[in-house]
Amino acid sequence: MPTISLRYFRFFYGYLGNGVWLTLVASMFMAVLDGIGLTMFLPLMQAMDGDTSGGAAAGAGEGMGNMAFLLEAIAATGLGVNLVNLLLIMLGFFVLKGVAKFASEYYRVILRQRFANKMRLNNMRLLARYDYAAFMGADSGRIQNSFSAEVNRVTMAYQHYFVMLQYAIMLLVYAGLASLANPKFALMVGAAGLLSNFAFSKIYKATKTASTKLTEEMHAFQGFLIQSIASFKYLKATGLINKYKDKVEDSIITVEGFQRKTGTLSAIANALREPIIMLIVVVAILVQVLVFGERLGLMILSLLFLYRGLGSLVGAQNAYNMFLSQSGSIDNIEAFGKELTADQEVVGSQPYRGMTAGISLKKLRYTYGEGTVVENLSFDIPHKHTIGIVGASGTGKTTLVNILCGLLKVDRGMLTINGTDANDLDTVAYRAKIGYVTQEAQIFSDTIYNNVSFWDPLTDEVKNRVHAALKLAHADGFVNDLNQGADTVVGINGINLSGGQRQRISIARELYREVDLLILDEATSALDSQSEKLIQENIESLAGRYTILVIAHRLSTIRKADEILFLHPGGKYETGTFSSLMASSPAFKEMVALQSFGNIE
Ligand SMILES: Nc1ncnc2c1ncn2[C@@H]1O[C@H](COP(=O)(O)OP(=O)(O)OP(=O)(O)O)[C@@H](O)[C@H]1O
Repeated sequence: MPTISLRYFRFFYGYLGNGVWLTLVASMFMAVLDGIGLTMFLPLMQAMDGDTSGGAAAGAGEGMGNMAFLLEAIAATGLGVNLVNLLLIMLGFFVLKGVAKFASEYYRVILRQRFANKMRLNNMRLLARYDYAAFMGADSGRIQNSFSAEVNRVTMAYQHYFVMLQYAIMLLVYAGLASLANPKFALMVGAAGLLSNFAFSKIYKATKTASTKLTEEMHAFQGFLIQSIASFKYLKATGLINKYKDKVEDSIITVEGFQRKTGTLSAIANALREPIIMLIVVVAILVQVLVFGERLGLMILSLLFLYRGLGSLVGAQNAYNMFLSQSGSIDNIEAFGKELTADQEVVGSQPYRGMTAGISLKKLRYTYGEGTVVENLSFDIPHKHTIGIVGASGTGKTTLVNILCGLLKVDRGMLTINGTDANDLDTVAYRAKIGYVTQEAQIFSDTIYNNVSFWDPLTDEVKNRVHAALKLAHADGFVNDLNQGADTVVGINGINLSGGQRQRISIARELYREVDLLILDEATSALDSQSEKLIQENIESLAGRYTILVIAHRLSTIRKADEILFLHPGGKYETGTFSSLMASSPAFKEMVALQSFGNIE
């Protein structure tokens, strides 16, 4: 057999534990029972040849080598070694073999399901805790592919791996039985069988390489797919979808090429196996008979076992090749799991018990590689205050919000929440109390109820809370006009809703959640001025109930903020109220003037 990497066994064992041994032990039983059943053939033939009356035992041991003890055992039980008994015993062993086969295969199927589920759950758990900074540099195609197609391929690899082990065990058992029957003959065939594996090593290597490349190309393909779905409207409206389709087509053709390659290699290996094995058997028989002058009769039982054993060898090699063609996915899943594990978010242990004192930024610094975005920033966000964050594009507003959510860790300085260093705080619990409304509304393909309550069980109380939130987000009007009201399913990304309606639903979700900190990141930019005004009024009515951060290009939105953080390029900043900045900051005044939203002074 080719060298089977223990690494893969460890990988499967890591997921399934001792369950894997059970299938292997069942395989062994299967082979032993089959072997004993087969052994009965020889005395049977001899019994049929001559004495059918019950005296077969006399010459029946000949040709059985060390297996003759079985006949002695039968005779010792008091059962006559005759045709009927031998047939019944043989039948009994094959029935038992059937039971062992069922147990082995049934358990393997159960383990396969358990394996796939564990892998998916494990990946999901790791993804949920994946560090955001690492995520920003991750390949979305790879993530998607590793969660879907790759899990299936690894499950298939598992199946082939254990079928291979099952055959390998059967091979060993048959080889052992063949050696008992005729050691010299068995050794000769076994040695030649081992040598024949070298003939396949090149095919195995090529299969493995093609499998790894197939996995990489699948990542790229999934990446293209995700982007084409995310940008479907744009691609369609601009006709760029055809150009994009050509790009995806290239990827599909490359994937197909690798699949064809692994298939061809498999076909070559499969086709070569039996002729090679038969060649070995033929040569071994000829050598035994012509060179060593042995009688064919002495080889029969050994040959029977070897034939079974060689069948197992073919099965094991086929399974191994199939396994190799999918093993690239195991390497990927392993590496993917390790990367996710290495980049798990570090969360502090100090419990978060709701916002009390507010948030404080002390001499913060944040850089992306060489580019400094935040430099020496000190700023307080007192509890229940409304803070406006403004600045030209690229001045770091989103980066700052990411820091405030605990998604990005600062290079220098300190972020405290209720006086606790964010590094020590249970940021997962803290984030559960953050409401975040972004310019791109986050809508899920489900009912409006579920979009707002985020799948809370729909009790009357939940429904009432959803409707109250919809009202506050000025969404109740259009929702009530829908045929199925809040039971309406909104389609992929809320495609059945207008941009402003999507935005209002996503605002309602955050209001429903009863958060401590509400972040509105260009939240009303998709709305018409009438809706914006109404939501603006609603949000202003929330002032003093939540701590609110408003990031806005439209400065009218933050006019009533308790304080404004005005960011400049390169990490510089100014702070003040709207009117104090108007008085102290020419840049702010100019920005306001450019937006010319009426007489503000
Ligand atoms: N993941 C990243 N890696 C490297 N640089 C980044 C990354 N994200 C943002 N930047 C850079 O950091 C700077 C600040 O970006 P940020 O998105 O925080 O600005 P912003 O004020 O929110 O911009 P906008 O108003 O256009 O949304 C920009 O120069 C941007 O190119």
